[in-house]
Amino acid sequence: MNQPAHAHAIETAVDQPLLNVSGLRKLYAPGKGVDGVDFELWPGEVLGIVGESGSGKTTLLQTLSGLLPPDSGEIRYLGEHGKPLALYELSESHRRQLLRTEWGVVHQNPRDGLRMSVSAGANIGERLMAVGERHYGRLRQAGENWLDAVEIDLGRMDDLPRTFSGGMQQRLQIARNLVTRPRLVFMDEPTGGLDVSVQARLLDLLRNLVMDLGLSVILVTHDLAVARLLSHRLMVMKGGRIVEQGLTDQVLDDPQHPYSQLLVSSVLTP
Ligand SMILES: Nc1ncnc2c1ncn2[C@@H]1O[C@H](COP(=O)(O)OP(=O)(O)OP(=O)(O)O)[C@@H](O)[C@H]1O
Repeated sequence: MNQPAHAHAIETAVDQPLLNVSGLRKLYAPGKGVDGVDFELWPGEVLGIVGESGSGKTTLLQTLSGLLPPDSGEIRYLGEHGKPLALYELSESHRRQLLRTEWGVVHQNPRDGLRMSVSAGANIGERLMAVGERHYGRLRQAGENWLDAVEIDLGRMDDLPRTFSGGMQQRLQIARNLVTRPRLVFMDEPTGGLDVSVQARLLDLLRNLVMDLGLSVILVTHDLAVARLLSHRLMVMKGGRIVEQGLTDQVLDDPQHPYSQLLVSSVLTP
């Protein structure tokens, strides 16, 4: 598969994909889960996964992020030191460590990704501490920088996230994830559950961060507008299988598979 023609991707490009997925299967029942999934994710690429409810998007994301062992198939992740790692041949503690350090996960519900009992600044600092930073001044400074980057007033640094609006909580969750500059970020409906105007602002912020940092992202969404704005490439899922994949504009403007055609037209036709 070709690397995307994207400036940041080219800057960080290496000659190997960051993720290489082959023959992935995790079925709860026939057609329920994930089956026969093959794809690659290149550094600096945002790959959107779209499909109706129940098509297997969350199952795929959980399997890819090391949380749900597949029935069969392989996921190879190109580790920090340029060594491909077979994800499910690693120990569970090693996979958990990847989640704390090289990877980030942005959950739909910020409560799943934040620690609600510690301050906003500590939510950001904690992630940095997990990768070895201990210097209080630098932790505090990173907290300030990241609150600023996600447009949260610095005066809220010592406040608990539960005093924040849903949009602010989501922006804080993004800051907590990105502060360690993860090599791979998983996002599950990052703008879901928010008001339309809050969604638009968050989407704009996410798009800028993704571009500025040249992030590699796997993005699950049922919202094709979100997929169009953020993803370079799209995979369309139905009944656990990928029925179409390609460049985002190609898939959305000229879908080939009847199901993709239906998905696109059901959004375009009120
Ligand atoms: N733990 C489980 N046990 C049994 N069946 C499950 C389990 N988790 C998911 N499923 C089934 O697998 C299928 C895929 O679910 P999944 O949550 O991956 O879909 P999805 O595309 O993410 O849907 P949504 O957009 O609603 O979150 C569904 O039919 C679901 O009912």
